[in-house]
Amino acid sequence: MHAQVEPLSDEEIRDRLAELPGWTVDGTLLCRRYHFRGHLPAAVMVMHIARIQEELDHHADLTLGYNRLAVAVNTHSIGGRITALDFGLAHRIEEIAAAHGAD
Ligand SMILES: C[C@H](O)[C@H](O)[C@H]1CNC2=NC(N)=NC(=O)C2=N1
Repeated sequence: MHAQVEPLSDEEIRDRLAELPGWTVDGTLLCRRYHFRGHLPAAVMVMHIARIQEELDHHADLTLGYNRLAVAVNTHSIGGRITALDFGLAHRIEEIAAAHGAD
């Protein structure tokens, strides 16, 4: 279980988004869509993200489509708000994206 985390303010979210090109806020979710040259690379990236999520004990909704993957995350434990945990996961996903050919 994580220590209690606080929701980020709108200003904090805006500042942190500036450091994460491609990511947006849709309602209460921090989101990004990735595109791939094939379906299997997208599926492999899902597995890699799953491993990171288990390491962090923080889990996004991952929607695998045809050559695309949508990531959407917020923090359930405080009622579905965006926190530093969500940005932490987003940065970890960004670190691996290029190696999967995601753009
Ligand atoms: C017990 C465990 O720490 C919690 O259930 C974790 C698991 N993964 C999680 N993922 C997300 N996105 N939000 C959470 O609050 C959350 N809580």
